[in-house]
Amino acid sequence: MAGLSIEDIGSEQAYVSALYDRLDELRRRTTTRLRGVLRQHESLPRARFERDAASADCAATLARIRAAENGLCFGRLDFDDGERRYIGRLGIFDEAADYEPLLIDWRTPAARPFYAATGAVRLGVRRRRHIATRRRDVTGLEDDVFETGSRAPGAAPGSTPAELVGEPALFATLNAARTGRMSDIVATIQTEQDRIIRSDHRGVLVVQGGPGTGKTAVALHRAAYLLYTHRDRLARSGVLVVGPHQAFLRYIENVLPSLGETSVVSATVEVLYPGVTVRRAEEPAVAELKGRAGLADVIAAAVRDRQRLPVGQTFEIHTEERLLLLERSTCARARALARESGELHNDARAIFVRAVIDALARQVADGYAAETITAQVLEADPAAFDLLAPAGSGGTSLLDDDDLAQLRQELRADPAVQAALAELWPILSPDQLVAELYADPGTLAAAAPRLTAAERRLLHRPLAEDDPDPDDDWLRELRAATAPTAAGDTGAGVGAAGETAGADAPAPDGARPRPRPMGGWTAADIPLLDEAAELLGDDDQAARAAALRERVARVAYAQGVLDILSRDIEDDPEIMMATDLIDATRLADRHEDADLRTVAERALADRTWTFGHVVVDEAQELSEMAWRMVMRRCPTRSMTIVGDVAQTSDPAGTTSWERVLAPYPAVGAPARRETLTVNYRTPAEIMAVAADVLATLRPPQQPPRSVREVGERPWRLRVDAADLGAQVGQAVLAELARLAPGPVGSPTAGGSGGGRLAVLVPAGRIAELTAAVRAVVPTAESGPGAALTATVVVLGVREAKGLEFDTVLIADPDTLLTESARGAHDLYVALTRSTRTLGVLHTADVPPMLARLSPADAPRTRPAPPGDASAAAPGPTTDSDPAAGTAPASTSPTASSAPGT
Ligand SMILES: Nc1ncnc2c1ncn2[C@@H]1O[C@H](COP(=O)(O)OP(=O)(O)OP(=O)(O)O)[C@@H](O)[C@H]1O
Repeated sequence: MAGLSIEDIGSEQAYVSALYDRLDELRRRTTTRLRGVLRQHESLPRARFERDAASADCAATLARIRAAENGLCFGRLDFDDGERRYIGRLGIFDEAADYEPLLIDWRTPAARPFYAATGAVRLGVRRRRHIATRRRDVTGLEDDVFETGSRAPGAAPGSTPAELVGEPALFATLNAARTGRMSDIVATIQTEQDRIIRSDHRGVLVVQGGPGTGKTAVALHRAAYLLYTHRDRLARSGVLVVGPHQAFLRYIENVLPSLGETSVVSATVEVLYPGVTVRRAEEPAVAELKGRAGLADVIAAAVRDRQRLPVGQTFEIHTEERLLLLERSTCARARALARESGELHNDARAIFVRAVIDALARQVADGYAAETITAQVLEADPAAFDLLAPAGSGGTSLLDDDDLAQLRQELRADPAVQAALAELWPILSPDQLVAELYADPGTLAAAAPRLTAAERRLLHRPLAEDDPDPDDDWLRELRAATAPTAAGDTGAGVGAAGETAGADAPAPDGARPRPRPMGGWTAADIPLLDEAAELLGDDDQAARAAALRERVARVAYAQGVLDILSRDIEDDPEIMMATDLIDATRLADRHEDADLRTVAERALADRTWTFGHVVVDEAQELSEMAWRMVMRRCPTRSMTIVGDVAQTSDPAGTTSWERVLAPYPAVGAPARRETLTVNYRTPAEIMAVAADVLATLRPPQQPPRSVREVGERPWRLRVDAADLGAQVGQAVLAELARLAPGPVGSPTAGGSGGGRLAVLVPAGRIAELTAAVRAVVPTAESGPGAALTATVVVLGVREAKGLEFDTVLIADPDTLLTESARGAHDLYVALTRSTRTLGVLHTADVPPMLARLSPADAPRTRPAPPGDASAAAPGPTTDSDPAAGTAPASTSPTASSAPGT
């Protein structure tokens, strides 16, 4: 690093200030344009469309300008040939000088050397300058100066891994207290990360990396990069980010907006199936079973099983007028015809129904013919009665085409015929198919012959009875809104199900609450429901209900407008009122606008939406069935999959990327695999402990290399089992007192805004240990809905996945290890959530894999390197300190704050 003068800062300040002036000017111009666009009152659809597109464009530009306000310019490159480039969050050009770039967007190829230049590969760069700013003020400059043939600053001789780019800026970020929200890393992206972010690979890109290697950061920056590079394509189809749980999505929610990207859809797998809310957790063994790819065959078999034939040779249909006999062979022919059509179950039903109705109509027509002939013959010769054979098939000629059509119509509408058809080939919703499959052991046995009886018992679950599901509110609304009114019309005029389909669809007011298993759906059920939806075809009741709701609201609004217009003149019959000219329904229609929902809103409401690019984070957690669901959302296979097979908690998750991808042939480019090797989060002292846990996992994995030490030993404390809650509370208080924005042991310790503390506990003890922590910190948050910005949170390991905290306390590691088949993976995840401090409270002998932890009564910090005044100041890891995490005790002012000693 070259030392820099006040003059250097002054001249950079002038440049940066000029950039902000330009930014302000751009904001003013865009705001003025937006105002102008919004003032336009277009009546023609095309003009309206253009107006809406222009206003969306202005809004997006304003969002980008807003996002660029902090850290607008963060770098400068000086090239050998004298060229100078400033790098920042967006591009700014000098219009007066032939659009000369004043600031280069970090995503352009021209900005790449800022991240990619190393001592070995300089890319023509002579100097790379990192510009630190606070608000609009330049607060610091750091230069990497490359001489020809020079090594990158900070690289040890002979070391190949991880030449760090912009170390001071990087370490300032990594050492800062956490806020509970992830930030972008645009100013400090490292070379191995940059390669992945800008990869031009068009197929599936799998990024494997240990904890803290920046997989999430890289995946999100790659999304921003792709949106910038392929904006036209991706803005229309959208980019989907799949995360493991809602708290994680909240944790990352600021990153893309801070990069100026607002059109990305973030969702858990569950959310990708609209209309169903997960209401309970699944037993691990059941989750594992439901996650197996083989369940797709079970669902397919269950669908075929609902396309039935009469049990006997004939099926009797007792209508009010007559007895109809439906032959098994007729049904078999109709079923074959419907199946051969290749249509989905609900769509193919029309073919089945048509064939059966045709057969029944023929039968009735034959009956008419027989009756007519019989009547005529008997009239002429009553003695012939015994000689008459049943009427032949030629009798249909007695009915003309119109008669036959009428007859078919009558048969379709006949309740007895409808009931028979519903039994033979019912219209099915995914909920009904899956819930009834779980509920009926016979159906389950028929659909899942390859599962053992014990496995089928795991799947069995009775139907929920008399237990209203809030998800069915829309159904009740639909029923209410489509119920005939006093005036005899049908509500707001949206057709009820079945109005055109005749017998093919039951009317919604006949609909019962949607079937579901007792206790409701689990996350493991969602991919099965999605699979069923794929095979059944769209049941659009939810979409129609949403459209209906919108229309009812629009009509109500229009009615309100008319009421206001008419209010004062209501009693004067001479005056023509607005209501004489138009009614609320037509007024609402007139103002019906184009679909103004964002891509994200439309995509999340539509199960069949396909995205231009899909990012899957913590991808190791997805089951094989969940992968089928996600892959359907991205037929082009333009995907970034990031995860760590050593961190898999889910019993149905994966420990092999090859296995995940095997069922999905490449579309275009074959899948590519990248690896991230440097851990930016977990200090070397903690990673040494985590590596011991990692060594126990199968298959074996390489631990990532921590980029820094914090000079603080992770500790352990043995406590009485009965006293665990109280001891955890005490440890929280002691660690809170140490939590501070400054270096460990800084006098600013006190915990106010100085970072975040998480207590990670076995899933079965969350309630009990939350109560213990709340006894000392009443504001502690807990569970899946926990506000991550709270200073103290109590979480299970699953809920902490992907997150990080300044201080982590792990309570009861023994139970963590044994409560799940993947206990060691969970412990590994828990250990690697900390950015600085780690404490473990155990109730039995310390588990051997945690033996490296220091007893809590040993001093906390390591001795300062010779000549280093700041005893525990954090800094980069050096290869010369192999004993990280096990260094001998030293005296330290902070040692006394170790809890419970
Ligand atoms: N280049 C970088 N500059 C600054 N901070 C970085 C950089 N790369 C990663 N980080 C930070 O390191 C931390 C870990 O990153 P991230 O959460 O993306 O890792 P991960 O690999 O997804 O971890 P895990 O697998 O444990 O969930 C975050 O605070 C992130 O902001």
